[in-house]
Amino acid sequence: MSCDCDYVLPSRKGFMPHYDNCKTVWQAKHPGKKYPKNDDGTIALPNEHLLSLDVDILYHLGLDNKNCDLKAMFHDAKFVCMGGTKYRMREFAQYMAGVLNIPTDGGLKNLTKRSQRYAMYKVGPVLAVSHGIGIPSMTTLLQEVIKLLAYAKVANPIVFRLGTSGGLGIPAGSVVVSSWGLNGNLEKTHNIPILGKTRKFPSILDTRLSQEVHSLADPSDEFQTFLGGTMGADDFYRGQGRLDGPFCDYTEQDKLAYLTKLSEMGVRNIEMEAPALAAMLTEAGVRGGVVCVTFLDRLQGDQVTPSKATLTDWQNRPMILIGRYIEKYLKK
Ligand SMILES: O=P(O)(O)O[C@@H]1C[C@H](O)[C@@H](CO)O1
Ligand SMILES: O=c1cc[nH]c(=O)[nH]1
Repeated sequence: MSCDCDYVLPSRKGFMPHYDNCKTVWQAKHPGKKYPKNDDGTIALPNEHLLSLDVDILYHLGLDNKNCDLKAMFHDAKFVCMGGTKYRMREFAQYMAGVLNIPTDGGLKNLTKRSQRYAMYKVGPVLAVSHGIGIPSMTTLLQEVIKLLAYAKVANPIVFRLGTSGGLGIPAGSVVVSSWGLNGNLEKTHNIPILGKTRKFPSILDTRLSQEVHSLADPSDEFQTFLGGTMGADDFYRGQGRLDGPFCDYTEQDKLAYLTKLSEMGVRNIEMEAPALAAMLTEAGVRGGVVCVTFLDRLQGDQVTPSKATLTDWQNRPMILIGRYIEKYLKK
């Protein structure tokens, strides 16, 4: 059987090739649990409570698995690309229509329009979905997307986040492809209180996928692309060590000591979703990556000062790399 991905095992420095996507690593991390993937690569949702539902309402997507033919609508999807704003994800859908030469004559339709919470567009095998700000908003959407992919029987989907971030010691406008996610306590886990107890889920990203995306950076690109760790904070201001929020009881030295420590650990950028996305996709047995542009160098300041036009232009940079990856993947 051929290997579909490589994961770095914490116990083993280097890569561990394995068959059947990430089954070996997944099972090592979830002893005694059923692997959430079928032999054909479709997602086998591990939650048995779902079996007792007559209809599963994907509330924030405005879809359900009884009144909507999710298989007819989404079975041919292969890539789910997510990012904070509806505007960006519409732009991305339009961009991918160009890359893949798919006509959008009737215009792009927001497939979640009944919910009004997020926006989702489909262009051939690409779903472009907005996820809002921060981990709770992103994971709410992601969990419904995982169920959608399972009900639509999508085989071996790949999920990307195309985001914005603050860089650490790299020029503003650079792109960072995340090799791992770190939470605000400097742990490579996504921590979430469940039934009154904080549980920790490992934030592992697909090493081969991030290396492949990084390798698609071209010397002629007008931006630099870095591979490195990404810290996903639970707050934009104090959670990212900023001095410009309404509250702050630490000094500039404290801030710089923290950011320098992050930088020395290999963190290249700070955003608000990566560790949770990495953990949730690992739990679902789905490959995923995070590619973010940086809007500023956090070692130089806190405020996002470039013009709206510049920021809008920079947001296209992760799209260029992901577009190259998808195009290359589909030509294989
Ligand atoms: O994808 P976006 O641009 O939303 O990513 C970052 C992280 C937060 O969601 C938000 C904070 O401004 O931007
Ligand atoms: O500094 C930044 C910039 C964008 N997004 C973040 O989360 N942090």
